[in-house]
Amino acid sequence: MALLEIRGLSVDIATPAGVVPILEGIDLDLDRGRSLGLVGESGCGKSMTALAVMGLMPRGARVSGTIRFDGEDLVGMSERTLCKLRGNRIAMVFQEPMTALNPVRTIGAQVAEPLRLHRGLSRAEAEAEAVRLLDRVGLPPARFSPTLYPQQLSGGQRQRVVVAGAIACGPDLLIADEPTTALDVTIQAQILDLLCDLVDGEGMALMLITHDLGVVAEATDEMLVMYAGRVAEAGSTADVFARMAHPYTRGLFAAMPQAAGTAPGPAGRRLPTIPGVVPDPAARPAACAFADRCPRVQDDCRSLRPPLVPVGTGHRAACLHPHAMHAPEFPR
Ligand SMILES: Nc1ncnc2c1ncn2[C@@H]1O[C@H](COP(=O)(O)OP(=O)(O)OP(=O)(O)O)[C@@H](O)[C@H]1O
Repeated sequence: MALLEIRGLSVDIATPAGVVPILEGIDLDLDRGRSLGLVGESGCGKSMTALAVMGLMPRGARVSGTIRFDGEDLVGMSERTLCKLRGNRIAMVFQEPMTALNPVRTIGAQVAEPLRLHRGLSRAEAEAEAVRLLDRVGLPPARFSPTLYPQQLSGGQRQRVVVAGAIACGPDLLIADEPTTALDVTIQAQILDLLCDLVDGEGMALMLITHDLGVVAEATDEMLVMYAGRVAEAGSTADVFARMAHPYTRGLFAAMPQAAGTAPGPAGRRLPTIPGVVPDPAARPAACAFADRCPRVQDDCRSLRPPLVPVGTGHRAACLHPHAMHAPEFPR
């Protein structure tokens, strides 16, 4: 059994306008020492999937399905038990480091905190360990005293502090929600390298949430493309990139600057985009949710919900008219 095994995860939220389906039947597996990219446009349900694993659901949410972590179902688990897992065996890194860091506490104290909380270390022991962790994430003590405050660091350095705090207790699973979106590309690559090192070197499982297929290609073993609260395509990252079956995945790929050949490009060249927007959950079609934006749409797409079916070994797509099994013919 995989470390994280999600089956039929659905989340509905009661809103003043009625109950809206946010996630519908998400299945995924993630093992130790592996990384999984969750990709899709804004509003597709990536963060909600992560928050469901953390047991951090908004008011009015109803969760069904199972989220097995190391064999135990997190759905319906008591808050007390979840608190023992969070920040300890399951940790999370968010997009904006300043929201995760307290501006009036030193970085050493903040990295030490989970060690005191979950491991029962004394202040002195935890702070000594914090120095080692800061060094581990590329903030050596000779230059980065644990007595510094977050605002004395750059954005990339702050994100390293957040990662140090997240890995302090040696989590089995790290969930990183857009961890590099707020950073420039060089720093982004460094943070991704750091996360990949933790997967390869320490056997951690990584769930990496991003809207950027380039990041998925670079940093993940497996990927799950989400669209409108459902899984559109899933498989090993290498397979999905080699044989993109879902028109949505191809649309995301074509919109990447590298894929479109626009960076650097002749003046005036425009990046292809997917027309339209992700449907609001309250108005999501019962049949294929991508039909209105799909270049391959046919009549049955508007009446039938495409099941997630195998399109290759360990590669699945939810499309009634998937692309044939060959590499995409996008301009280079
Ligand atoms: N508390 C809430 N009440 C009602 N709807 C919500 C709530 N939180 C999120 N949603 C809706 O759930 C859907 C999925 O949101 P989610 O944040 O998971 O998307 P996402 O793919 O992570 O997007 P982004 O990349 O912008 O973070 C969106 O349509 C969002 O508006």
